[in-house]
Order: sequence, then C-alpha cells, then structure tokens
Amino acid sequence: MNARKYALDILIDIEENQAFSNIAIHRHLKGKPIDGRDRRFITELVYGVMENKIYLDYIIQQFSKIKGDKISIPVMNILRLGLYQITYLDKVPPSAAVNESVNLAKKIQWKAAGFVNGMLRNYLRNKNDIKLPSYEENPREYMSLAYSHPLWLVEKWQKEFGNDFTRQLLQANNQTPKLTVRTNTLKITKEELMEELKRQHVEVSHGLYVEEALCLCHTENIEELKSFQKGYFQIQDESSMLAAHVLDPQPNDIIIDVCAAPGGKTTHMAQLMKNKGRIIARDIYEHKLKLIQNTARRLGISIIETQCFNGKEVDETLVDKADRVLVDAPCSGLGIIRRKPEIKYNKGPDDFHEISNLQLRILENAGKYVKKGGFLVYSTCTISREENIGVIEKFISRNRNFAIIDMNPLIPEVLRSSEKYLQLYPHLHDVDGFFICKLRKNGA
Ligand SMILES: C[S@@+](CC[C@H](N)C(=O)[O-])C[C@H]1O[C@@H](n2cnc3c(N)ncnc32)[C@H](O)[C@@H]1O
Repeated sequence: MNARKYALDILIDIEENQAFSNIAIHRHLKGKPIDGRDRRFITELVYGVMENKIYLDYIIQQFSKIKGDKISIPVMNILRLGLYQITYLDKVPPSAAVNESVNLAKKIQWKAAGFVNGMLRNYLRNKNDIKLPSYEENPREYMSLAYSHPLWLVEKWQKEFGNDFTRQLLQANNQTPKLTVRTNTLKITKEELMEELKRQHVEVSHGLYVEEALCLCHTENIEELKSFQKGYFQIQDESSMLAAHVLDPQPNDIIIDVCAAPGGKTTHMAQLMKNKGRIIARDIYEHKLKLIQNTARRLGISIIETQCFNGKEVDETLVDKADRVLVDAPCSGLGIIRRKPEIKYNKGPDDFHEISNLQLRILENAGKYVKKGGFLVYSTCTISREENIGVIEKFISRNRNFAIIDMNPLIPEVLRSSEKYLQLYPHLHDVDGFFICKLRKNGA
C-alpha cells in the first residue's frame, strides 16, 4: 500500500470515528513495513489536511460541480489530499498530485475518478483566482478561512484577544510543535543524557524554561531509542513541566494527583521528590492507570500508587491528608491544537459551560484533600478564560479558606508577571497553550 493510501485511510478514520490524529496515525502505521521517509510523508499529509481543512473545503466549494455535502467522505478526503499537495508541498509536482489522487479514487470509488481529475485540473488552471474576504473589511471571515479555524472560535478569540493577537495565535496553531523531553534526573544528569542522545545521532538542545528540559530534532520512533527504553527521559512539553515545578513537591510529601493519566506530571513530581514520599495518582479511566504504571516502572519510580476514582466524588478518607494536590483538569484542549488539529473542529461554542462546571466540581473536591497550610495547583492545556481563571474565581468565592499565592519564585524570570496565574500561548512562548494557578489553604 502506498503512503497516500495510508494517509487517506487515516483521514477517513479521523472523520468517521472522531479519532485523534496522533492516535489514528499510530494505530494505522504500527508494525507496518513503512520506511522513515514514507512515515514522515504520511504524517505530513494527515496533519497538513487537518490543519488546513476549512481552506481546502473552501477551494472544493469553488471548483467542484457537486456540492460539498453531496461528496462522500472518502472522495472528499482524496480531494483534500490532492489540493493540499498542490497548494502547500513544493516537493510534489502538481501533475503527480493529480495523478496520485485519481489513482486513489480508482481504488476507492471507480466512478469518482473522473470527478476528482476534473476538479483538481480545474483548480490547477484557475488557482490564482481564489478570492478570500479582505482582512481589513472582514477580519473574522478572513482569519477563519485563511487559517482554517471555525468562525465561532475566531469570534471568541477576537473578542477576548483582539485581531492581531488572534491572527498570530491561529498561525502558530498550524505550525509543528517542537519535541521536548524531560530528563529523568533519578537516573541521569541532563549533560549525560545530551551526550547519550548525541551518540544515538539525535540532535539535541536545551529547553527554553525548565532546567531538565531538552529539545530533540528527531521526531520519529523516539520510543525505540535505547535511552528512552532505559528510562532516561520522558516526552513532555515544557508547559506541563512547569506545573510540577509550581506545585513544588518535596521529598516525603503526601501528594494527590486527581486527574493523573497518562502520568506525565505524576512522574515528574516523583522525580522532584527524589522518589521519596507518597503520590496517589487517580483517574476516572481504569485502562489509563496502566499508562502511569508503565511509565513509572520505566523511569524507576516506586512511590506512585494508582487508583481509579471519579474526581466528581469526594473521598472522605483523604480529607485534610495531602501536603499538595494537583488538579490537571480535563479541558477543551484549545492550547494543543498544534498537536491535535481535530480539536478545533470537534468543539463547539456551547461546550464551555459544561466543561467548566466539571472542572469546578473536581477542583472543589480536590481542595478538601489539602491539609491546612498545604497547596493546591490547578492547570489546564487550554487558553479559554472560563476554564481557567474563571474556574479559580468561582472556586475562591465558594472556598474562602483558599487564597492564590505568588508563583513567581517558582518559574523562570522571563515568565514572571504581575498576574496571579501563568497563561502560556503557543505564539508567544513557543510551548503548548497552558494555564497554571497555585493556591494555599489557610491555617496551620
Ligand atoms: C489533562 S489530562 C491529565 C494529564 C496528566 N496530568 C499528565 O500530565 O499526564 C486529564 C485527565 O483527567 C481524566 N479525567 C476526566 N474526567 C475525570 C474525572 N471525573 N475524574 C478523574 N479524572 C478524570 C482524563 O481521563 C484524563 O486522563
């Protein structure tokens, strides 16, 4: 099977089953005899189409004799793949993009081959005639089409952040994020890991914000590297690494991580605690607890106890027991669109009310576990106000025994501000969009 057919099957899977792109790519390619070049090409095609889908569909509308909603999902994705190659990939000659798309159509739906050929050739002849609304006159429509983000989302951000900020954010959301890893300082120093990675022909540089962070210029089969298997590092964005630093866990603490899977922050906390103390790592999904256990084993961590527990409930046995509690809440994920472009299509303007209610409920229950004088950190990988400081404000108004504390001493100087929280954005900080706020329970 050729690379484009794999990309097509993955795109159909994402659309028909609302699959996550990274998981769908992994599932379709796992164990297949595909070389590195083809794997890179397949990934580029899938992400490229997902990132630019609204723009590609706009072209299809303009050049197709058949209306978009009358075109089947497989044929629609063949057209998107062809258009993506013609529009964005210099390395693919346009004629090859058309011929390969027609071949795909012949495999999937023989009768559609003529239609695919006609539409793509029509576009090739007239592609300079594509008209977008003017940015000056109609910034929302322009940004929605040019950067392929749904109109409701552009409107939401435009209201919150203004035009220029929104435009830069949308641009950044269509770029490939860096691959960062966290040195497992329980097993190796950062300098030793850098040497080890270089010996494995991996280009490596220091992270931007966190001492133990490294950026790798090598994004494939990272988990097959010996240094990964030996537990010398964990893949993690630097924004997530900051959450554990802000919680500032100490050796011998009792920590509760109420939304812990797959365990990135739990294992980081264990590392900062020098693998001494106790971490109760909970998640609502039993199967996800295995991910935490496997990572802890690989990293040589023994202080994590996993438990399946719904954060919407209160566990009376843990009330006032924890030195520190982390709530890395389920969220809309609007900060990680670079990694999961389907998020921008799967969410809607009405989703925020329900999710922020869930976040508040989990946070309120988690607050009960904190000892007097102990700490509570709330974090999300989103940039929407109502899921972030909005949740904190409601929490404080209902839990007067908590107060936000200054986290500046715990974060690097470049990120310090007069805000009571840390909000990171991909276009400003070159990390995932991420929110962190730290609170202290009064008393003791
Ligand atoms: C943002 S992720 C956590 C990521 C994790 N802290 C890490 O660093 O790897 C949120 C997690 O919350 C879990 N979750 C969702 N609803 C929950 C609930 N009601 N109670 C507990 N966990 C929940 C999800 O299964 C998901 O694993």
